[in-house]
Amino acid sequence: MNRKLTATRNPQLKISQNELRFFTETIDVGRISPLAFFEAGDSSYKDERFYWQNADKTLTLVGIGHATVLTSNSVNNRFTHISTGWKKLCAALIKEEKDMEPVLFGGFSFDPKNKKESEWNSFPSAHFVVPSFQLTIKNGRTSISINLVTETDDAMKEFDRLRDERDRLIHIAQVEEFDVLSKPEVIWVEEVEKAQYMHAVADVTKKINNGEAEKVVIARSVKLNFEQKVPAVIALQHISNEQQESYHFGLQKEGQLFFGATPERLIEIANGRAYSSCVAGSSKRGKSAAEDRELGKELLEDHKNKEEHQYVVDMISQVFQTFCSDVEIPKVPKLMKIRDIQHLITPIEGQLERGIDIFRLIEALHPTPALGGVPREVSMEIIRNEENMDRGYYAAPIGWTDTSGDGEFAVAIRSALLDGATAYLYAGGGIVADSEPDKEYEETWVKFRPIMRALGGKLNG
Ligand SMILES: C=C(O[C@H]1C=CC=C(C(=O)O)[C@@H]1O)C(=O)O
Repeated sequence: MNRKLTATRNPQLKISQNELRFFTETIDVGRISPLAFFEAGDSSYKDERFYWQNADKTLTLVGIGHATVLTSNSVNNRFTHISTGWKKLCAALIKEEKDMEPVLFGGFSFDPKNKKESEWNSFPSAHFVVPSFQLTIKNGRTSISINLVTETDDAMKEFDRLRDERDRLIHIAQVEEFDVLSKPEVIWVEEVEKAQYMHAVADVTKKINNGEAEKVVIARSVKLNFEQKVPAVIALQHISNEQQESYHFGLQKEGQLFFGATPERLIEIANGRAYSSCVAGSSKRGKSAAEDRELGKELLEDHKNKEEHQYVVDMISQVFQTFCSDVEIPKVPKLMKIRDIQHLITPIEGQLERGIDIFRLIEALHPTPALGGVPREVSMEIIRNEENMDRGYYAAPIGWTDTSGDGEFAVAIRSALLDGATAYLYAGGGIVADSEPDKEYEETWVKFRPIMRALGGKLNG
């Protein structure tokens, strides 16, 4: 153990006042597989782990154990609750320059006004954790931090215990065998409320044609039942291997794993600059390069898809004009090609005003019309009435922020809740005036494919 660290930190660990302190200590480790590290926590921290890898693979985070948990059950103030709790922790941080910034990782539910008795019962409207053990792979550096949030007079003993535990986890991750595990065996697929979904799409199209809304995103769920309980690491391994161009995330809570491979960034803050991506409008991939090019060209010119996309660009642009200067918005969308689907994408960026944190931006952005609709409140009410399900954390913000204020949240689509030997998959699509139920239904199958593939299900669409 680093001597300087022991000499300089232990006096702080021994402050004899009952005040909040947030200690962190980072060591560099050699190359270590992030999923092997995740798995090393399996026996002792099953329900207290998270996994994150950004789409361009420049950042991987794994969290094991809870230094502290911030949750909110509020309907109207959940973003402020989490932001305030995090600011209080940041003010108590004791850190040296060489230490990594500790992270707060978690997510929000899609719509706290639509909390229903469902598979999401144990997920509050906001759930965030500071991990006890934080693996960070960034810019070629792999490090592991211990985080300790305490109010006890003498935290020295506890910190020494955490150091031993960290070394045990590293040892397991580096030494024990860790193979790619085979996919689970699906025994039964249930399309939850298919008739309700088809009816909802037709009804919403009618409502839009009657002028009640301009765009509404309608989603549905498919339930997979497996031969045996599916370990969390299997789901994460397979999405990581198979959905290279997406964000990968996993959040465990009370025996369940919410995980996914989403292509959609909601917001990133890096060094005071903010970045978002408008992703809406979809077409399948072609069977050959020529067909794929043709489908892409059609998508770029298709009126319905361009309209669906523009609602998202208008709304995100407005938020950026409110909170940023020097806003850059390309005039026309590009194609985003991922394994199963191609989307229209317009990246937006700007210089963030001082004093605006990532939670303020998430509150302003969520839900964008890529997941909610236009106008926002009207479409949310339509979703509540038409979908007959609780979306839980599907289609909602998931991600991290750190003690410097940087952070990134993705939109948790292409996702599922894994609960023992059952998985609930979710997918939806933007409904506008000329949408057709059969085509929308087909499109949801395409959007189920990443998770279906990872979990060994049959690929439709
Ligand atoms: C609602 C989903 O996708 C959204 C994101 C991109 C494209 C979409 C679309 O073309 O409809 C959806 O707005 C989903 O994947 O479940």
